[in-house]
Amino acid sequence: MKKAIPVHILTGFLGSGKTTLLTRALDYYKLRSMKPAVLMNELGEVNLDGMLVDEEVPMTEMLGGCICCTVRGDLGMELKQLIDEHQPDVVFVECTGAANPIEVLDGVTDASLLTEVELQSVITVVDALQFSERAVNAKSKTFRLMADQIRCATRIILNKIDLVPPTELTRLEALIRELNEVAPIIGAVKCEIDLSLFDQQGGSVEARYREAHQHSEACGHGETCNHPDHSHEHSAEDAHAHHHSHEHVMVYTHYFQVPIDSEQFEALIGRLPQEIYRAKGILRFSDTVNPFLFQYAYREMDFIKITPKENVPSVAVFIGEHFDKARLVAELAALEA
Ligand SMILES: Nc1nc2c(ncn2[C@@H]2O[C@H](COP(=O)(O)OP(=O)(O)OP(=O)(O)O)[C@@H](O)[C@H]2O)c(=O)[nH]1
Repeated sequence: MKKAIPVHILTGFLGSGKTTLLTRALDYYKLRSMKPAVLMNELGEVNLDGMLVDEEVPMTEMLGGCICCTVRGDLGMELKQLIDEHQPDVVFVECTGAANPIEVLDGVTDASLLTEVELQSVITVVDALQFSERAVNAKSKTFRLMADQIRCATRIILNKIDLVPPTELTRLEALIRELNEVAPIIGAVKCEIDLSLFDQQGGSVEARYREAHQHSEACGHGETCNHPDHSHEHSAEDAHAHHHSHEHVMVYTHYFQVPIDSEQFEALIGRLPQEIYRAKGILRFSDTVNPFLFQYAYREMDFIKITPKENVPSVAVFIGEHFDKARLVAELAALEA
């Protein structure tokens, strides 16, 4: 009998470190002469995280929407196609940071009806600082989404612990434990962890799924929930009910028409309003030779010089909640003037 291909779902809120973990995991498998493949979902119209993945790794991109709703229906087919085409040894599904993993779990389950896959683990990357700050308002949509992501996990990586005092870690672990009693919690900086965990069975995915589904705002406390029996047959109406866990997240993708000045761009990023907490892009500057991959997460900025093999657009994606899009567009346009 053909062996089922292990699938790992990587989830976690925006900017928590999923791609950082993914690139480490891919290196780990390649060093062992195994063939990983990736299904990557991005909210923006371009796959910027994909630029960080070795181009030899087979990758399917699902762009311009969140895997858990707009593109969920396609997930099973995309996964099947990726496996049929490349015969990988292991597959990683990286969700958008806004995805409710319950829906993604459903998508992978759909795939298991079409092809031999086994969901081996759901790994939730938690940004220690953001989790700590968002926990102050446990009723906020963002915190509830983070909580859903934690409930679903068979393993939890408490990442970015360099940004919180050690005393805070004990409190955060206790908070996570309230949401998920069983998943091991691994503290990390830049997702530096023992990667052999990917080879181990990550605990019962089904048990986490049931638990998370019961607590999900869509099913448990959902103001608009109308699930009759917690079955996973989604009617059009309850499919809508699932959307509200992340509909507050806004995305704007800006394509630059001309190279821009690097200092002016940095200054613009420096004065972004708090409501824009995540941004990334590929940028051509008028004052540098190479293009740069740019990352911004919660006031931390990073520029990596890149040498793309093919022609890539000059583009930036901005993600946040209730921000003034018109103002951002005007500021970006001013850079191009
Ligand atoms: N200080 C600090 N920064 C980190 C750590 N891990 C990752 N980062 C940075 O955080 C930013 C976001 O990391 P990613 O791995 O792209 O996060 P992501 O979860 O894939 O982001 P989305 O796909 O947008 O949801 C990058 O600039 C990383 O270099 C960490 O442990 N500490």
